[in-house]
Amino acid sequence: KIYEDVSDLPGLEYDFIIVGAGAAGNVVANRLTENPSFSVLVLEAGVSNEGIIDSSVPFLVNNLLSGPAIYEWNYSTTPQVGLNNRVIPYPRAHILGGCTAHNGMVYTRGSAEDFDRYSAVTGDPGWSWDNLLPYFFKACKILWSLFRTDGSQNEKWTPPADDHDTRGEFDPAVHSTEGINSVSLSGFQWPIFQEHVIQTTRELPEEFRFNLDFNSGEPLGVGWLQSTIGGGERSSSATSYLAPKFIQRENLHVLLHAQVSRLMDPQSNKGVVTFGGVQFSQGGSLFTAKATKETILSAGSIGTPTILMNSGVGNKTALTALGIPSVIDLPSVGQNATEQPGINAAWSVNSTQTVDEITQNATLFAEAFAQWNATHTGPFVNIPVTHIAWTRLDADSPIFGNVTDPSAGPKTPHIEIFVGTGGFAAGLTGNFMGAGMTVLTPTSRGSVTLQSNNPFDPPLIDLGLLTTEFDLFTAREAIKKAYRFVQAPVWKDYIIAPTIDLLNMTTDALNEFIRNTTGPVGHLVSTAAMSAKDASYGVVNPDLLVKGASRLSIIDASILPFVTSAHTQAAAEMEIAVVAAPEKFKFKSDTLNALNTAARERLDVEDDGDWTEGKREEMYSNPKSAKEMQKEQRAKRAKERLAKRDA
Ligand SMILES: Cc1cc2nc3c(=O)[nH]c(=O)nc-3n(C[C@H](O)[C@H](O)[C@H](O)COP(=O)(O)OP(=O)(O)OC[C@H]3O[C@@H](n4cnc5c(N)ncnc54)[C@H](O)[C@@H]3O)c2cc1C
Repeated sequence: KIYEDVSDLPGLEYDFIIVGAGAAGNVVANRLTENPSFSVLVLEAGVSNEGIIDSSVPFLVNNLLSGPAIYEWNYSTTPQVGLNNRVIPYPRAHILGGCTAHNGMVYTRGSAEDFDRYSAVTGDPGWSWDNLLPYFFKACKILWSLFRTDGSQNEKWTPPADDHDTRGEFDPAVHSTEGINSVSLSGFQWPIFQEHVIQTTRELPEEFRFNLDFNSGEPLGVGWLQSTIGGGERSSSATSYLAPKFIQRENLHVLLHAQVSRLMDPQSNKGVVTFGGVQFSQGGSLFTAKATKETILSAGSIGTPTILMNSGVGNKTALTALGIPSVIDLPSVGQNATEQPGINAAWSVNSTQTVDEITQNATLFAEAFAQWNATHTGPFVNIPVTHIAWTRLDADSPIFGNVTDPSAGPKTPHIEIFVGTGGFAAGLTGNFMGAGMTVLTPTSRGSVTLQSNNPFDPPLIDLGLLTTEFDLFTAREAIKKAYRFVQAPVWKDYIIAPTIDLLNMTTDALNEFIRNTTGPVGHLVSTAAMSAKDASYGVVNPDLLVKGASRLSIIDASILPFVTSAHTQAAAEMEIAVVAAPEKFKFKSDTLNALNTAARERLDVEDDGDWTEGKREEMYSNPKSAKEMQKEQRAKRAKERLAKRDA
């Protein structure tokens, strides 16, 4: 049940308290409350997502981000040295669903190498792509279901709103149709533009080859956009993981307008600290809620380190200087902040088939909105992006003379270029195409620190954008690559001219353009980074427990030790919350283990016929052999699919 007023809650003592109802927090709440014997309280500072039309309608996404509002934390950064000292707004959603309620809905997992690197730096094989992979894949229904009771797989691959034939636009083998969070291909088409993009992959296959599905673990190439949209509407972590069938669980309570300020009552026993609960404010009063099993911080990459530092968990010297007594000296809290810089470019085009026709014409805009309202179809079911190109710096690029390649490996992109019709040339009239370029593997680092010992003061957010030569170089290369994309012969009669000629600028002028126009893309990670259990740095261990504490976990984007070479919602929701959390909690409770046994029993009935009794038994008792069998099974299915296709 969702509560707006603390006085309506039946009590303030729960088994689990989750701080933050965002991408990760809601998944964990959903997972934990599958077990009816667990009571869970989610404390969310923001407002309800109900009836926020700018959140539901994909096309209107920018409305939510365009200025101070009750739906935002209204953060600004510190002066950004790499951005000519600009102070820039930094959107973070103050809504049930967290940033999944206002983000761009672009659905990307990252490269297999990204996850293998997590595994390497933490020394925990559980974080490798191969070990996470089964949780993504439809073929692993049985293995997946071992860890849950109600088919609560994450991804629900959904037909697009226009129900068009999607063959050749994605690889079904790497998606699941049985999860909770809807993912779909675009439900409204811009055929002329889309054909130009696909023709580019034929004309420039060396640099921009076609990639059937960039969510396969090997993203390089150009693929069709996938989004967390279902039935033409945003699928946020609130609309999916707190959907009516879940939120009516008696053991799940979500309290809105509840801003957590700090962890309470630290007790130290043999050097390990346990906290008694959390303090939160609502309507100007302070309350304490108690977690008898575990407190889970899911307040995101800004909220989580802020709460930790206000609780005395962080750099002892810095906290003491602010008058906050140190409880656990963890200098990495708030450090290592990693954000990806984004730059836009646009070209005027010789086509009226662009979204500008709608955005620049009040009548057509109203019609498109009315169509969405009536049927959830039409141009408002998507953002204006149609494809994404994922590409690497050239191997012999001069930057590698003095900088070690920061990507996770040779199959991991350094640069993302998303392309679409219109939408990137704000303030101009006419028809346009646009490219949004992101440096996916930045080497710049920033920080989230406190400005005072008042836990309700906003933190100091330094994104550190473009403070290294590598990032500035890669930003320039991203622009050059976007221009090479539109130099494919197919664009000759389509493109009229760039809105600003970036290609013919001097390096100094281009650097100035980049520093003056670059902004953050919202993918902040690593402010409470995971490291190996015995590492002298980092904030959480690979099991996501805070170092030096017991019964305190962090499950959100802040724990990622590097940013994925992608947008980060999938990493926050799936890899962390669906994969790590069940593994973590599975072994913690006899009750949950009993539930898993019940799931196994039910599966015996639901078996899809692919498994012999003996094999299934072996799989249950031996996870390693389960993995081998899943591999076999996938190979068998892939073979069958190929045979079918050839036939
Ligand atoms: C503008 C923007 C666009 C983006 N676009 C995309 C995209 O297209 N695709 C993609 O994959 N990713 C995108 N992302 C990134 C993605 O949304 C985030 O990585 C993801 O939501 C992070 O999940 P989280 O659980 O760590 O935090 P969040 O989703 O931010 O959730 C944190 C929650 O905690 C709450 N909270 C914070 N502090 C407190 C407190 N003290 N007390 C109580 N509650 C608190 C917040 O209100 C929020 O609800 C975008 C992000 C932004 C900001």
